[in-house]
Amino acid sequence: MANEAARIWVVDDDRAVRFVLATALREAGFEVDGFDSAQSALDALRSRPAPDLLFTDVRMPGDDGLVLLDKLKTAHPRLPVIVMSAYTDIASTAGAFRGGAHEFLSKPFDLDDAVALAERVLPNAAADNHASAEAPADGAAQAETLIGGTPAMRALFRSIGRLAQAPVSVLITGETGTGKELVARALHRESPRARKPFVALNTAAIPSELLESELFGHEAGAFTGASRRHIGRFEQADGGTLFLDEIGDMPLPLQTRLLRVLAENEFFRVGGRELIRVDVRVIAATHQPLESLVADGRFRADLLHRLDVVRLRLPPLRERRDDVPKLAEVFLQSAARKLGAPAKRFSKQALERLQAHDWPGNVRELENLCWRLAAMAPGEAISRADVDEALAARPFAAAESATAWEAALSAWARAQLAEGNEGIHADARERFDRALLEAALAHTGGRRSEAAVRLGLGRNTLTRKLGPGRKRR
Ligand SMILES: Nc1ncnc2c1ncn2[C@@H]1O[C@H](COP(=O)(O)OP(=O)(O)OP(=O)(O)O)[C@@H](O)[C@H]1O
Repeated sequence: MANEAARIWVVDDDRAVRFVLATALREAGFEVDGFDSAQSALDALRSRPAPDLLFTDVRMPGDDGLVLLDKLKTAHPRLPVIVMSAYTDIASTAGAFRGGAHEFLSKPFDLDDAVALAERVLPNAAADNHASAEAPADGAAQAETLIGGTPAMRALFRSIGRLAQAPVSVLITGETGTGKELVARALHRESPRARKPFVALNTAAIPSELLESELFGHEAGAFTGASRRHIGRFEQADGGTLFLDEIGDMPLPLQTRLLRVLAENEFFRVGGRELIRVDVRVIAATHQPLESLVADGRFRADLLHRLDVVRLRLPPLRERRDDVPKLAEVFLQSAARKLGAPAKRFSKQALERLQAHDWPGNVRELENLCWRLAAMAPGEAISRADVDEALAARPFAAAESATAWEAALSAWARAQLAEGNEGIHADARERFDRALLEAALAHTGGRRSEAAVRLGLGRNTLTRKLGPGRKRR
């Protein structure tokens, strides 16, 4: 039966949050409008019917989200409102929501969680045409599940179970794409801290001059461009877990500061005078041999000892080939479901071919390949030749990938224009630069000179482009 899509409004002054949330909700079949302030949403309410659900940020210039909530409760008492709030805001604002039928979404949030929440509030309300892709929330659960039946993975799961309960620091080592972040999330999820935030920071993806304020926050006016107070990842993760990915890329002076904070559990924000006390469990990860970085004088031995109370090594996929078929089948099904493509399955020969591959990009490479097969392979059964072809078409050399990102860019631009945003060229260019720079830095293990060469840019140009405001997650 064709039903009409439920309408959702997203109110947030942060254009990026508005965009990604609106896109995810639209993909789930909702009709979405974005507003950059409480006032613009209230203005719209005068000329348009109220939406079925409204997401709002708390901190915004002008009226904040709480004022908006207050006004909405008077004018539209039955309108459900989901308040998106940085974790650190929640304690101070919780009282305002008591008694209301409203929900919290603590920032930074997972898009799948946000969509699942909307679906809970508005069951059966997404438009039929989009909703046919079956239970999207299922995909979110799957992405969190660690798959593995080989002895190495079983041993790892046992360690996760044991370590999750102990508040010790854990160092996760393994090649790129082996699942280090997934393991860190599992350690958090199984721990007594599970209800508190899991906050991830990729040290290699953030320019070193911004890393300190990203970790510890800064006060307004702490440096040029710091117009507002910024709450760092340590504070965001209070009570929970902070995952520091690519820890080997952390500059030495910051290593010293991190060591002190780990010992004392307190710090000052950059430019701040208030001593901030936190209770954070740190899980670090690296694909580099930290011992040799210590020998080269690039990593502090005492920091290594503090982080490396327990070490978990994630084996590369080629050392656990028996896990390949199960992983491939799960990824293929989930990709088909998310793409809304018909279900497919692997032939026996296709699975054998996958098992024989060496997977330099590990599980991530396998996952990407399955997405490609779900989208491209012609038949319902995937043959060995399909796998050969997909393996030969390296993701970034393949013509279809080149056109895929152009199509995505075009969709993004249309969505921005539909939202009434102006000056989107600058925003798009920034995102384009960021994608290229991060890919190059990830490829070169954070080495800027090499990244500049690979991109065909001068080193100074690269440094300038890396300037303020580059964040990955
Ligand atoms: N055992 C597993 N079961 C299911 N999915 C997995 C598994 N291991 C990894 N993945 C998936 O593979 C992708 C890469 O995993 P993840 O980001 O955790 O790797 P990583 O080691 O942290 O990579 P990097 O070092 O590049 O940051 C993710 O999409 C993750 O969900």
